[in-house]
Amino acid sequence: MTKHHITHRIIEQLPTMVAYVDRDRLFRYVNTSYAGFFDLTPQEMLGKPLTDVLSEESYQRIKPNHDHIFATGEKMEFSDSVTFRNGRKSFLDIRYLPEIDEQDNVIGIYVLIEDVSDYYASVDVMRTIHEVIHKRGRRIDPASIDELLKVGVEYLGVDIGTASSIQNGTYTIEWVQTAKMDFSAGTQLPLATTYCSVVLKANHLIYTNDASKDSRFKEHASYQTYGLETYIGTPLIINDQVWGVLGFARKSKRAEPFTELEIEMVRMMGTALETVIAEQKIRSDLIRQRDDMALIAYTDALTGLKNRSAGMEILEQSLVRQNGGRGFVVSVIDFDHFKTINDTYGHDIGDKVLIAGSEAMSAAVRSSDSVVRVGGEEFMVVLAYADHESASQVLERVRAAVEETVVTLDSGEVINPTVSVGASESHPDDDVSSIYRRADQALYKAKREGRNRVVWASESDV
Ligand SMILES: Nc1nc2c(ncn2[C@@H]2O[C@H](COP(=O)(O)OP(=O)(O)OP(=O)(O)O)[C@@H](O)[C@H]2O)c(=O)[nH]1
Repeated sequence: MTKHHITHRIIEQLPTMVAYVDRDRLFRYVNTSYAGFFDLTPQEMLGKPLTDVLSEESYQRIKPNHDHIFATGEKMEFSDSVTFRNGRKSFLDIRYLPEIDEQDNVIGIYVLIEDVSDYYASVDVMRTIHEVIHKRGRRIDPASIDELLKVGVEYLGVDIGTASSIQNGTYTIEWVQTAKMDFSAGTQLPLATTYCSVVLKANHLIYTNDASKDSRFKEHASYQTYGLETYIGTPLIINDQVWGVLGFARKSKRAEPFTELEIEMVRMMGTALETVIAEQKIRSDLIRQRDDMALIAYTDALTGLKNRSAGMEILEQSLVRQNGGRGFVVSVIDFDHFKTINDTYGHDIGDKVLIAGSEAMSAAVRSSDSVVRVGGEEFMVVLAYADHESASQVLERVRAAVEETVVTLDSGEVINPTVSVGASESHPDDDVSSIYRRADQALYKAKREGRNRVVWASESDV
């Protein structure tokens, strides 16, 4: 073999794209890698002008570089990205070396191009992983998990990426990125019909690029149903418990097995998800605890009604709302001769009467009205957007509901409690204590006038 032949053979074997372009911008040499990049053979490119092969846009972009080299004889190195019509994007490291003749004229350019797409794709994944973890400090952003899956799908060249939770044998897709398959977030499947069950059985990251030849997958129900030939999935472990699985899959086989870099990337994506989900869990647990505590703080333990603090807030809010529109009605309600009930039957029976009476009152009002246990055997009903006329019937219904309440004792004896009700409409210049006082004064009148009745504050009361 001649030296020329050996050189030619070596250049043909290189993954580096090599070309030689003359002053007329014609391809004088291209190796197979270079031609393959354009889906052509070297024979199809030789002697052709650059403008025949490159898109107009690409040509205009590189022309100033070529002009520069032909004018100055300086070599050049730069990076570029090319997007193909099918959407594939390649990142290229490009080197131009001038060919100079004895008279110092630049007669051509050697073009050496490395496809560094894999490198940049890895950088992209790492950057997205960082963003997902970094953002968690502020607020969990579900969109960032979608973004992570999207980048993962592109990076691995698969059809679908999912982050799924597993609870009581049910597999729920929490996040999904797919252009090609019909799955959406919220989809639930029996765990046994998904590859997740294979991951969980292995209890570590697993992958295949040809499920039809892989005993772990080919007998699996999911393979029969979806025919996914390529899969990589890793368990998501939170607080030492399996939360779910991060998985990427594709219908077709993959020519090359997953590389070590790709496998480590999936592992890192899994760790990023674990971090975000764990934090989200802590956050929602805290919110739930706070809501529970707020509920406890505003609830009366005996009757389950709103307590005094909640009642005072309702009055404050009603007064604010009154400024913008209709008024409201406050009624103060007190059980009659309750001391006698306690003294006769005992405190526990007294409690039962309070509970039964509370239920009767709650059932008698509208959902927009509030029944409050202010303390002891004293209650308050706040009727939103009401006046004397519209509230009279409701309060009469409340009074009657308690009167109709029957508490039967073990001995067979029955107690029929009654309540007295004092009511007042709101005035524009009211505050919490003035309106409450008027209703309380009316209650006092109701007691004096014989109990078991509704009495309205008169206009002269202040
Ligand atoms: N069982 C029970 N009794 C309570 C509770 N809170 C307050 N009481 C009692 O309710 C009674 C209220 O009695 P009084 O304020 O004297 O009035 P009354 O006997 O209802 O008579 P009038 O209001 O005048 O009709 C007292 O004996 C309190 O001990 C409670 O949570 N449970």
